[in-house]
Amino acid sequence: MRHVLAALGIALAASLLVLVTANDFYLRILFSVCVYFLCASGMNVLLGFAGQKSLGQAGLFAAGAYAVAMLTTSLDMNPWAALAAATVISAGFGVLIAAPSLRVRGPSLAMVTLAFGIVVEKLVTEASDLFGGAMGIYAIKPLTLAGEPFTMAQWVWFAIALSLAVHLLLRNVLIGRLGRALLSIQADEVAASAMGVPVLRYKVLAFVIAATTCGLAGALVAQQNQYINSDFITFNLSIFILLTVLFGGAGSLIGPLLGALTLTVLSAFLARWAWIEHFANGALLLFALYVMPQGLAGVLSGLSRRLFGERLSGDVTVPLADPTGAALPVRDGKAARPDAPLLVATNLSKSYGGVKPARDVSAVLTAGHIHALIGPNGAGKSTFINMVSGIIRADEGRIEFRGSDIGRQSTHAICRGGVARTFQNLRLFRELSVIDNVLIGQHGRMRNGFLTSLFGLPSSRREERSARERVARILAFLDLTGVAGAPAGSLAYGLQRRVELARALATEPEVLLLDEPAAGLNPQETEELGQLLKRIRDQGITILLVEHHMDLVMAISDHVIVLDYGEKIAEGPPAAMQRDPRVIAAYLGVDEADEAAAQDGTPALGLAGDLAGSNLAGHR
Ligand SMILES: Nc1ncnc2c1ncn2[C@@H]1O[C@H](COP(=O)(O)OP(=O)(O)OP(=O)(O)O)[C@@H](O)[C@H]1O
Repeated sequence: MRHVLAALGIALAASLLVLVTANDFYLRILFSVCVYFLCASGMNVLLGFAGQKSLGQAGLFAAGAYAVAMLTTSLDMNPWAALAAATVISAGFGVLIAAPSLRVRGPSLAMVTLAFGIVVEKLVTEASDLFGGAMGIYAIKPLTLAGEPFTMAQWVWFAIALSLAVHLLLRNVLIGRLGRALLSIQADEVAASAMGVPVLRYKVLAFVIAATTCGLAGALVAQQNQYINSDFITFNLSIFILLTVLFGGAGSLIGPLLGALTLTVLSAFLARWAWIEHFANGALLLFALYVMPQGLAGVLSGLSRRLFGERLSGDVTVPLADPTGAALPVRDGKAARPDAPLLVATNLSKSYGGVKPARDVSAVLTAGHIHALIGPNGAGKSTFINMVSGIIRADEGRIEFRGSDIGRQSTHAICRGGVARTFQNLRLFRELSVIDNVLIGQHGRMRNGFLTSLFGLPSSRREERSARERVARILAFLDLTGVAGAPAGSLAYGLQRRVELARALATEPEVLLLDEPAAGLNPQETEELGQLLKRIRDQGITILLVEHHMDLVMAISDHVIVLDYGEKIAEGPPAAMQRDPRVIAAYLGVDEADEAAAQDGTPALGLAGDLAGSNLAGHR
């Protein structure tokens, strides 16, 4: 509520300012602040949350401006209807510009969006039959009230009201399920999809949001000026919008306001010296990137923390609900019968050129058991987990979960279906708090979609509350409640491993795939992990554990599968695997195994600790 009241207060103060100033110059500055605020708000979703760099926003501004121009002049459409239609048309262009983002990332994406901006700029300049070129399109119908065109004061009030509405709506989206999902995409797309986040769909959504607000701003400018020409649509405009977000603070809720206010006022006063304005924009961009990477919002937030010991109202912290018990939340529906085959992989093969990390591998994970997948370095264990979790596609073979083929499903769909995983090299969202990391695991379990979140409907608040309660239970189960608010990347390594486990458990899986969860843990932590995995199994979750710590594998597994050179060479109870000559040969190498057998009639694998750490693990 504090944030909403503050936003209302700012909007009210700006509206009152309109009453006390009759100066057209100041009113136009205020109008421009709102226009750039609208552009920056959407761009903040795209850049600050989803982490997608776009240099083509001028093209989207043009889409809105020229759409409203053509609709009101050529088609004689009502100006209000034309404003709405132009916004929708811009959203369509958002899908267009999003398409490349599904294939390219980082600098390549920036180049593609830059090309989009340049194409639109050239189009509106050169295709003068359609867009009027430098002459532009005149007699665009302005918005009207009771049949009369808006006065300048009314334009400003309307722009303030729109800005307030856009801010509050986007805030609803960003502080909940969708905002967290976008942040996870920015941090690590693979980990995000493995937590049930539909990465491609959300990237398109972020582009559409940015295009919608930018197109709306373009349409407003065209209607207020009653004309639009190619001079409006320049590369500088794209840079200015980007700068507004970076300078204000990308990823902060108040960043767009701070950026739009500062830069619009500055550029209004520098406007008469065009060369200084461009120089100042370039210098500010460098300044923002090097000196205050979190923008003005970051600087103010740091100051406020130092002065008042609390965070700025733009940051959102919600306390954890009290855990209602130390049991893990489980998904509704019929639990699999104990011992029934739950996940069945049949003849999986994968090759990378000459390297074949999986050759006809078959495995059955039975419900309620801890299965271990072991083998020397490079045997294909991670490849197996990657195939089952959908991160890579098997070249051949079939993967069934609960009787359905999941071999062609996307990573996020597999996770939502009930198969979760952790990673060999931790893939936490390091900048986000522990609770946000684990809440992202709940993404696929929450039911509030874009529109319910956008309008902050009661159902979306209910979902958020219930997700937080479930996360509180998971944190309590893993003894992480005390560090819930800390950034995940700031924790000790052992705790980070546990947070990754908590995040995977938050997807409420039936099968949990753990890729070397004990890597980097000390002996005491490894022992505690073993106890924890048994408690998780006792909650009805089936586990597949890839591990090099033989002590751990032998102590907790019900069933062991052994891979070597991408082939399954043995499987069975742990004690039998320890004495299986093929397994011993795989770990020790054939000659050494014969030698060991000659010296000591009953060689047994393991109980020597960490095979990965010993030179035996990597015999090749
Ligand atoms: N994307 C890839 N391109 C080429 N080769 C790959 C790729 N991914 C894995 N490999 C190779 O496949 C083999 C099996 O790799 P994988 O990571 O599955 O083994 P692992 O049993 O998990 O090993 P470790 O215990 O060291 O983690 C290795 O030789 C690896 O170099």
